Amino acid sequence: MSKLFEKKYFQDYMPENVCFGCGINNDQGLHVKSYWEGEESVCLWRSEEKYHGWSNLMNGGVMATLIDCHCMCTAMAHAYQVEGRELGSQPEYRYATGTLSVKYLKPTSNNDQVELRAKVIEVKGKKTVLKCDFYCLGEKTAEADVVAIRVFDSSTDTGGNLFKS
Ligand SMILES: CCCCCCCC(=O)SCCNC(=O)CCNC(=O)[C@H](O)C(C)(C)COP(=O)(O)OP(=O)(O)OC[C@H]1O[C@@H](n2cnc3c(N)ncnc32)[C@H](O)[C@@H]1OP(=O)(O)O
Repeated sequence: MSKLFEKKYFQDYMPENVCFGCGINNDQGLHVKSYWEGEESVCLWRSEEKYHGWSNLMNGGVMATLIDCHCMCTAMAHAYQVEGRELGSQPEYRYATGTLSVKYLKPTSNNDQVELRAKVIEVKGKKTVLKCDFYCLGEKTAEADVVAIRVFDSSTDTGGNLFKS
């Protein structure tokens, strides 16, 4: 694929990320990958049999983890974008989940690709409010309201931050 059309995944610019949902440094993780498509961030993901809830249906906790990580990484990417900075530039920001509210609308197939689409609704200080829609086979199967809080800023870090690594 030509460089021009290559997707820039947010998670590729998050060093030392061992998170179960989105860490590129977690071999056992879900490896959520997010990218911009206009004002929305998109995550395409394929499940595995071990993530069943009911047979052939995706486990709701796994869905929540996908939404959570996609939104935390979107909050980070959005902050860099607002400041006109490239992902991976300094200072480094990290976000943690303040609130995650998921409404499960329909059963989600565990055997087909899912698509998450998130949008930043509001930024106020350290807080970023997002909405995320979750699709499978062309249907919306869940929607979520999410609050991300900036918990690490390398420009003000004085050490001892629990969210550093
Ligand atoms: C790099 C890898 C990325 C991985 C992503 C993985 C996602 C995760 O799993 S993160 C783990 C789960 N989350 C946590 O452990 C967070 C635990 N909670 C905390 O540490 C704190 O309560 C924390 C950071 C959320 C808030 O810290 P605190 O110092 O209280 O924030 P504070 O400065 O008072 O509040 C800032 C704003 O956020 C709001 N806020 C605070 N806590 C919350 C919350 N839980 N939900 C919603 N809003 C909140 C406040 O009301 C305030 O808003 P406003 O400015 O409008 O008044």
